[in-house]
Amino acid sequence: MGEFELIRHFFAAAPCAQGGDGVALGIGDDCALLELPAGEQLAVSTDTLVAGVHFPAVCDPSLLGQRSLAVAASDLAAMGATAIGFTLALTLPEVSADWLQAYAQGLQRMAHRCRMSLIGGDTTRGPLSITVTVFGRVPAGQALRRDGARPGDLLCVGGNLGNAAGALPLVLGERQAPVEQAQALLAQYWSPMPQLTLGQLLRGQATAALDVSDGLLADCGHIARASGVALEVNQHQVPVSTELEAFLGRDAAVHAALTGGDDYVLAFTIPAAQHQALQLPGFIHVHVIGRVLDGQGVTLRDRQGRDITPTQRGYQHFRETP
Ligand SMILES: Nc1ncnc2c1ncn2[C@@H]1O[C@H](COP(=O)(O)OP(=O)(O)O)[C@@H](O)[C@H]1O
Ligand SMILES: Cc1ncc(C[n+]2csc(CCOP(=O)(O)OP(=O)(O)O)c2C)c(N)n1
Ligand SMILES: [Mg+2]
Repeated sequence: MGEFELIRHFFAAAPCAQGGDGVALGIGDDCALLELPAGEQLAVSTDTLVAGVHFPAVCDPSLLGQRSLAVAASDLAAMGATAIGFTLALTLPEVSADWLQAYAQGLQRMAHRCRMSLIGGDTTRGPLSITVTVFGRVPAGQALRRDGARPGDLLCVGGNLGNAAGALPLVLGERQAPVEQAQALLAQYWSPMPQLTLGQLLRGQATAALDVSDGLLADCGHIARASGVALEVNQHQVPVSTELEAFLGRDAAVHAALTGGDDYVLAFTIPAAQHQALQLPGFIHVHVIGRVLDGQGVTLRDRQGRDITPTQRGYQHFRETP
């Protein structure tokens, strides 16, 4: 099977590639064409997933399909954007119809859940890597940026943290866990659900937001720096699932939640009054985990208010010391 047959068969024919809201022209020409309603801005973000770095080289391709779109779409959620579509740049060592079929199925599942159209891409031969670029729309001036946090705001997260980091030894086949624990942790690693609804509800409410990918403390550092404020995180308020705590024990579970990354849960700052007035659907659980202060940097505090900030705060490519 050649490049063009592969594209046609596995991607252009997928239900998610048949167009949708905001897509004037999809797969097949030199560019896709997107349509934006008047008064809206285009939100764009790209993420690359590399075998052996972001996912194990040997894994279920349908799970990889889900994950590769989910982690990219999460950036749209973090901006409060509504998803429109995505491009897929796929580098494959070889063509396996079974692999591609399963990958495209997983991709389709996540595209359906996020209501996104596949609008184009690129297919090349080489070591397995996947780049997804996502496009969304947001009312002009209302995107949730990282630079608006103000002293006095509360710091919140949109759900439990640490499950995906806790799943890593299971994903790598280094450990086993009882089935209920394994299911909860693996679901968050393989199929994090981009918090698009939460992001949209936070427009005009949150003062800053991002999605936690590198680790809570590391990513809070991005808000602190961009906003020119200090962030204080109360360790005992950081939400961890019962499954993660049962699997790792309390201390390691909290450590995973603070620094593990791969969460794709929103972290945001919001004035207290706005937080109280938030009307959220039942499936979204927002937790207050700290506050914004004058100053700079991120401080982690224990129940007694002592500074227990760890030196390593999250994942970084090219870090010199592990
Ligand atoms: N090679 C690059 N060239 C230009 N901009 C980049 C490059 N790599 C990352 N960025 C930008 O740097 C910022 C931080 O990137 P990253 O930490 O990957 O964000 P995220 O966690 O939201 O994916 C983003 O605005 C991203 O677009
Ligand atoms: C097999 C495997 N090993 C390790 C990890 C952990 N990991 C790899 S990259 C990363 C951080 C997120 O990746 P990055 O490329 O920084 O994403 P972005 O912040 O751009 O969304 C983490 C936690 C993983 N996801 N899978
Ligand atoms: Mg990125």
